[in-house]
Amino acid sequence: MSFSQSLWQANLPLFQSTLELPFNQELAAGSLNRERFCHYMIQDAHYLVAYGRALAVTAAKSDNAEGVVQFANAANEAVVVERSLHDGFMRDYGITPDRFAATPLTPACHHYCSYLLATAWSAAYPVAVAALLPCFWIYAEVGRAIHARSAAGNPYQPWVDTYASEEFHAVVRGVCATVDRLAAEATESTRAAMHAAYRDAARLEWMFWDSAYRLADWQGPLR
Ligand SMILES: Cc1ncc(CO)c(N)n1
Repeated sequence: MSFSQSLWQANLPLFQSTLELPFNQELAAGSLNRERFCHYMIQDAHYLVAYGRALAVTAAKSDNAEGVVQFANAANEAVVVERSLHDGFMRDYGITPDRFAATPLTPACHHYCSYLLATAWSAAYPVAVAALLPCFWIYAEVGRAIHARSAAGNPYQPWVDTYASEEFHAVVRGVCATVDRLAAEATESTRAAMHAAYRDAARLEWMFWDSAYRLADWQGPLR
């Protein structure tokens, strides 16, 4: 089994649970309430900028030129997708740039962004890449699973299509190939750190959707 497959297999129950989250079930059925999707989208737009920064730092750490291109392109793409949320869903749902800018990161989003940025800045390149892999891979698989059973006329279809697309899946295969090469060249302790980083990020993906469904926010005096 490839190293990337071992990451996937080790976290399979968590992925199943991610697919079964009410947010994703209702996204597939097209019945997800608009307030929940808007909450998610605003947080995701914040997330995508932090993710883009983490990708750019990881690009700078790459041990070869291909990795610089691979992760710098992904950083660029994260910001392109962030902008398309503003020009697409946010405009359709009447979320102005001012409202977006005035909405702070929720605890789940703050946690995930902080984790990715801290790991990108402080961890060795193979571990930084492993922490970023769930962001690609889980979205690609959730996108495909939802695409396969998406309701006709689903208002969230453009979201589903982005992550189910062959272009996105090709990017995921490329990141898996990089992870496999890095794992093959790594020590056992680095491979263990890669497993831990992948799992941390996969757990934060679960939390991000769960938080959006619950419209979770800072409590009491922290608001
Ligand atoms: C939280 C999150 N993870 C991954 C992706 C995929 O880029 C996304 N848009 N949002």
